[in-house]
Amino acid sequence: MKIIVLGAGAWGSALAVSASSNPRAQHAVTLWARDAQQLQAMAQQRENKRYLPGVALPSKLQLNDSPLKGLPALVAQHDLVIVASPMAGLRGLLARLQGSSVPVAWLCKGFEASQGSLPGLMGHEVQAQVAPGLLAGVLSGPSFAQEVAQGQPTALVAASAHASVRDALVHAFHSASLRVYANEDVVGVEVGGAVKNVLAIATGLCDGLHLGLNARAALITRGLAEMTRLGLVLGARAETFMGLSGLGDLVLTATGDLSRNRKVGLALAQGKTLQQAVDELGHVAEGVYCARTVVQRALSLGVDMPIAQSVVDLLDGRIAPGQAVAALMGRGPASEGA
Ligand SMILES: NC(=O)C1=CN([C@@H]2O[C@H](COP(=O)(O)OP(=O)(O)OC[C@H]3O[C@@H](n4cnc5c(N)ncnc54)[C@H](O)[C@@H]3O)[C@@H](O)[C@H]2O)C=CC1
Ligand SMILES: O=C(CO)COP(=O)(O)O
Repeated sequence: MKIIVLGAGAWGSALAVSASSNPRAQHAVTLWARDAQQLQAMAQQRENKRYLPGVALPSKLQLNDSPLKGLPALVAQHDLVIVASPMAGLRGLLARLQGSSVPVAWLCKGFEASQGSLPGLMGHEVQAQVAPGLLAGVLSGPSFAQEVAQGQPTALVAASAHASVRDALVHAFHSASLRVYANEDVVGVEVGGAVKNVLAIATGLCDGLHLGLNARAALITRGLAEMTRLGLVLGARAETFMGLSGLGDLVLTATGDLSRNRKVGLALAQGKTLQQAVDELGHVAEGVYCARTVVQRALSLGVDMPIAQSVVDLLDGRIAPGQAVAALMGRGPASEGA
């Protein structure tokens, strides 16, 4: 199978390494980067030192830095396209693919940042706007890039309304160390992937303030309830939130110290500014950019998301770290099912 991965950040690079080193399949994998200098360094060092240090790029992994305008022709030579940019780059890359008949899946987990009063969109909503004819889907689930690149056991979800896209993703990435489960619930998978990032900021904050394991378990559980409430109103299936892209990714990101979103919460608890927290990551933390959208969409739909709201208040500087927790604990009694 011929696979092209558009974007050489941590996750795009890790999946490209994983697919090209799968001994059970003879995939031809190309990793494309928009930054020619970065690609040149990767080609010389056979390592992505900027985004995925310590992982050797297999010799058969092709590297490509074609200009953006050359993407449609490049993509047409492949059986599967993976868009591995952050959410902020998805719209532009999908627009380049308009008219392509090659199955496409994105990896980003977020909602687009809101533009003024316009709420930000999920990946499939962006695609419906800019490239409605694409055979498209999303690859998600609990998966730190470093662990996947090192061949550590991982399970992912391939979600699409199109069987051909689900099948292509399973064929491309399923291996001895990577299980890929198919799912038709694109909305549920996208809501889970976006909201868990916001909740991981909250649990990072909670742990950074040393509030204890009880508090963390409460945040994860009540956070899952928030995620599910929003997802159901947006048309998702409830069972998706009990799966890999919901509970699975929430647990990983909220508790795993490799998480960039969790690191933002930990840094804020130490008294760092949001700018400092983001700068020292060197990678994207999508929860920072989509928290407002999540809350905006929830409010517009009448969905209560107090934890996500507290994260937004914290990120916007309206409350201090200690007040975020006090705001949550100070709420009136409620029924657990509400
Ligand atoms: N790193 C991980 O373990 C995982 C990441 N993800 C998701 O995958 C997406 C990408 O994450 P990473 O690769 O980790 O990010 P990263 O921060 O390691 O790399 C980002 C890459 O995107 C490029 N980029 C940045 N802004 C762009 C734009 N506007 N247009 C096009 N390209 C742009 C950068 O040059 C860089 O190559 C995020 O949405 C993240 O939530 C999902 C699962 C695991
Ligand atoms: O999505 C991820 C793991 O599934 C990565 O999470 P972070 O972006 O918080 O590192």
